[in-house]
Amino acid sequence: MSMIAAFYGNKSILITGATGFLGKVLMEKLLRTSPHLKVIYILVRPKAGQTLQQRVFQILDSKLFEKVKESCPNVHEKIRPISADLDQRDFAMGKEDMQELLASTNIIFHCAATVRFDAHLRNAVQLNVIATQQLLVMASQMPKLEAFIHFSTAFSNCNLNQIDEVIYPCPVEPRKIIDSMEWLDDTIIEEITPKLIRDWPNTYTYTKALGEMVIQQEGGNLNIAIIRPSIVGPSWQEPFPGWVDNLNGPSGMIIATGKGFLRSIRATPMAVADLIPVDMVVNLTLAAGWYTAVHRPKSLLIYHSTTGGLNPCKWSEMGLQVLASFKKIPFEKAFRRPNANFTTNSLSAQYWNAVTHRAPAIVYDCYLVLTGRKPRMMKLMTRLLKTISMLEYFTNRSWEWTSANSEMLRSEMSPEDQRVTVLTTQAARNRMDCISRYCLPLRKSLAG
Ligand SMILES: CCCCCCCCCCCCCCCCCC(=O)SCCNC(=O)CCNC(=O)[C@H](O)C(C)(C)COP(=O)(O)OP(=O)(O)OC[C@H]1O[C@@H](n2cnc3c(N)ncnc32)[C@H](O)[C@@H]1OP(=O)(O)O
Ligand SMILES: NC(=O)C1=CN([C@@H]2O[C@H](COP(=O)(O)OP(=O)(O)OC[C@H]3O[C@@H](n4cnc5c(N)ncnc54)[C@H](OP(=O)(O)O)[C@@H]3O)[C@@H](O)[C@H]2O)C=CC1
Repeated sequence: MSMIAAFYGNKSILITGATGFLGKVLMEKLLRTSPHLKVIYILVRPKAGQTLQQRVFQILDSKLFEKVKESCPNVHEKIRPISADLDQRDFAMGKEDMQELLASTNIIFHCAATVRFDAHLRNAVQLNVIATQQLLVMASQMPKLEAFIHFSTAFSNCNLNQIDEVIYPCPVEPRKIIDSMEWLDDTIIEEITPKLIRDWPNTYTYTKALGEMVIQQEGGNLNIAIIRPSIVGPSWQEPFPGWVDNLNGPSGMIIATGKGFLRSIRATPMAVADLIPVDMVVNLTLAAGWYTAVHRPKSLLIYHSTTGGLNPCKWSEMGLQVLASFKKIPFEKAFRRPNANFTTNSLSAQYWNAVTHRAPAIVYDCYLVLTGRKPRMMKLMTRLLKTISMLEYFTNRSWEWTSANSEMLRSEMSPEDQRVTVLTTQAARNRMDCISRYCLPLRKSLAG
């Protein structure tokens, strides 16, 4: 029997961000492999027109949970949704809910975040820094808490090239940033954002770095671990190959390539595309939760969930694989035949944008107008080009992440866990397999 799975049996687990991409896969794996766990509390923010229960049922009705429901038909009884908005003081939670959480929680997985690169600094600080701080305060009042697992990103220090499993200080203390958000108005914040974030490319990566500092400074005696995944993609194996339900990171770009919208992207072909399948990130997370609770390491440990260090995959390889995959199984109703190239300098990128993106969009929109339909291609292209420009920072650089803690974790696992739990370092050996899986879900679950 897996020691890790057995460890989570009988536990009360709190997950923030359980309605998100990673949170859902984490919840699924916990329910599937540790069916005897006591309860999973999930903090869910209310959404217009949907009750909490409806949100949960919608998630459980998705294909992701099919396997769990086969083995555990009463799965919904294990999930206890709690209304909470992490942007609000005390998460706007009811008193009774708060009491129950404080009294019962054994393990916290903190996934909730804003992952938008263009988030206003105030919003990003609120969710990625202040909410983390508030959750730490709650955690410090939980007598049964055994481990607090925080999700950061491998790019929280993307202003460096070589990144170790340590917390690097930010130039301005998080406390000062939090204080300034209280009295500065939105316009001033927007004006000073570039000066504050300095060599970070966006507010997301910057506030994730601040969030790590808050964990280090205010974690007190809690048993904490930080997971730093790189670019999280569709599942490799679990619960089935190729599950994804969003267009973040490369997924949207791959669809745009398959549909024939995206023909050129500014990327360095030899730069490393550090993609990690979501199930491997979840495996590492659960193993880290087990290790943190059982072995109680003296200091906070950071685990890189990356693939490039062992067997790097380059953007050029990824591009070839994507195109080969769409050649084999093309999208229906594509705009053009999929064909894309990488350019390295901004002048040629501008040329290709004009020739292969904007010009065909204008021609197509004219055709739509002439045939009495609403033009839409230019709008779509403008959005696509905006997204590309935000991703360019990541497609033109390579980073080296060390992974000593992830390797140590693997060596501490039982032989059975080593057999069933594929962690990050092994992922790299299966990279081509992973990349081809990347295209699979985009056809299956998103292509419509
Ligand atoms: C040979 C070529 C091969 C291809 C290679 C590809 C290479 C790509 C490289 C990617 C590198 C990625 C690096 C990421 C590294 C950081 C990882 C993390 O830690 S962080 C974790 C990762 N975090 C991230 O990745 C976040 C990055 N993304 C963002 O921050 C924002 O999306 C944005 C600012 C870029 C655009 O904002 P905005 O313009 O406001 O647009 P919204 O987003 O609000 O979407 C509006 C609507 O459009 C819809 N739609 C979108 N895309 C597509 C599509 N392709 N199609 C169709 N539809 C699409 C969307 O569903 C929505 O619909 P609805 O709901 O309205 O109906
Ligand atoms: N995906 C990736 O490539 C990577 C992700 N990460 C990290 O992993 C974690 C999870 O990311 P991912 O699953 O992709 O992100 P998603 O955007 O898919 O999920 C974010 C989650 O946070 C919740 N959330 C956002 N705002 C609030 C709020 N005010 N109150 C309550 N809940 C809120 C969302 O709820 P709702 O459903 O209501 O919107 C959702 O459940 C993040 O910490 C991210 O930084 C790190 C590296 C890469």
